[in-house]
Amino acid sequence: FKRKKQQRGPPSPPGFPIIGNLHQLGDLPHQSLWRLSKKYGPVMFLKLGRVPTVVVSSSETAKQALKIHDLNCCSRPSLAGPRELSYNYLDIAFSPYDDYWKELRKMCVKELFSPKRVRMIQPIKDEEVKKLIESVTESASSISPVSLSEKFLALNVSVICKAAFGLSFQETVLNNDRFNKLVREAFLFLGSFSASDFFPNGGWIIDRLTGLQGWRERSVRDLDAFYEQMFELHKHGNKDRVEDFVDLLLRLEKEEAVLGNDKLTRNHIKAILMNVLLGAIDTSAITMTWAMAELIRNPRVMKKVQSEIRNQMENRLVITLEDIDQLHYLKMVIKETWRLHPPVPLLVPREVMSEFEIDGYNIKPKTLLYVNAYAIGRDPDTWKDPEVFLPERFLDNDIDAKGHHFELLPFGSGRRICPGMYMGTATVEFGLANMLYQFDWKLPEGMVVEDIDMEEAPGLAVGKKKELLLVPVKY
Ligand code: HEM
Repeated sequence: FKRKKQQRGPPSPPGFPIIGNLHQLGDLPHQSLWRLSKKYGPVMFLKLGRVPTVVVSSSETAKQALKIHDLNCCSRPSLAGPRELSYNYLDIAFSPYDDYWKELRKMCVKELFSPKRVRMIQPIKDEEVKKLIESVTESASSISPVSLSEKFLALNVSVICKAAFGLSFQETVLNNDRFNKLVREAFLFLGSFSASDFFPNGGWIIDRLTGLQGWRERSVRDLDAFYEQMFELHKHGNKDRVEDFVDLLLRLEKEEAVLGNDKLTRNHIKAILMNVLLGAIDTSAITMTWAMAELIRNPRVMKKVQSEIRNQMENRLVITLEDIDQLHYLKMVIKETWRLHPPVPLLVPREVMSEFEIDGYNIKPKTLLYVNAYAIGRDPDTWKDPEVFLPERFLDNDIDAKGHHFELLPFGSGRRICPGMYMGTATVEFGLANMLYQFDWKLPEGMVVEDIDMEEAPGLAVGKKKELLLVPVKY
């Protein structure tokens, strides 16, 4: 009997011939899959066109996949969306699990994403946050609403671009709407379910007909032109300024650095820069926007988190990293935001490399594996009253967001965990702390809490669909 159970595949919702379960994904697959998991359980098998897919939706099954069997399933599928953007999977996020990825990741963790780098870019953050405060202060004096979604995105674009591309960036495309749109679009493609992934023999025709392929090509072309522009600006070295990411990568190229079997080329550098751009900007801005949306809906929590910050600061003006360390309630607010609104709700899909079991169900090589962090954050078996925004729930447990606790997985876990975790967390904490310290926030005239729309926009990173407009009042 035992042997028979071991060979059993996970439960599966009925699908159609050819398309399988594709029609059940909808615009917001994490939500559709969450609903399906309530009926079919925390390990579910789906057929997405031709592709066998397993979705795990509980902390226990996520632990089995990402911790116990991480090595069986830490590769990535060759999806069409990221193919061109990553110059044929030369980046960290979409590269298969191989020696190149291992060495690239090690190099980036050491050089680009290290706590030392996070401290190095703090002056950039100080300056950009100061500019943000000035611009919001202007809106406060004219009692006009600001689009927080837009402000947070602009803040992160400036910080990341200065850290990655240096100050020269400012004269070229900073504050340029086209650039913001480019980042947004590219993200949409990374998360898009394209027909060629699921119908290997002709899906590309559908992608051409729907216009997806044309869009994608344009987006790749524009980003490529942008990287080239950056290389041109960095041609003359960095004698008078701090080394940015492009300087560093170009230096490694010059030194003929080898990663796995690959010698570092311009295409490798572009793929790495794509990860930094797309990995860092949207995810942090999305978190900050969701946090402010939840805070305005929950005035008690808003007041409490502001009191914590204001008590810590007494009358000092500039928030330091040491101050942030003391803001325990703010950290709980951010965790609670990630529980309800994980910015990358299905993480980045994995591909199974060798057979293993979850809950006794057999998972075969080449299966696509999704972890539904959104469903896990709303699982009533783990979270009491999951729909309620209650940061205090983190008072009586030690659950953190760093991939050790499978109840809360905004950054994933295991070998593929987000390497930008410290950088992302620091950005979110610092930006929110400043906005909450300097200003009180009100809804625009005539609006009530119930009017706030919490609808989500589709993509690999899922943000708030409508912009968040709030009126600042200077503290
Ligand atoms: C709040 C901010 C952020 C969130 C919520 C977030 C979330 C994630 C998630 C869920 C993954 C997939 C993990 C998995 O497959 O298990 C990921 C991967 C990744 N993230 Fe982030 N991220 C954030 C910030 C950043 C930043 C600041 C950077 C870079 C500067 C970054 C770079 C990357 C890269 C390169 C990967 C691919 C890792 C791999 O496949 O080995 N992320 N991120």
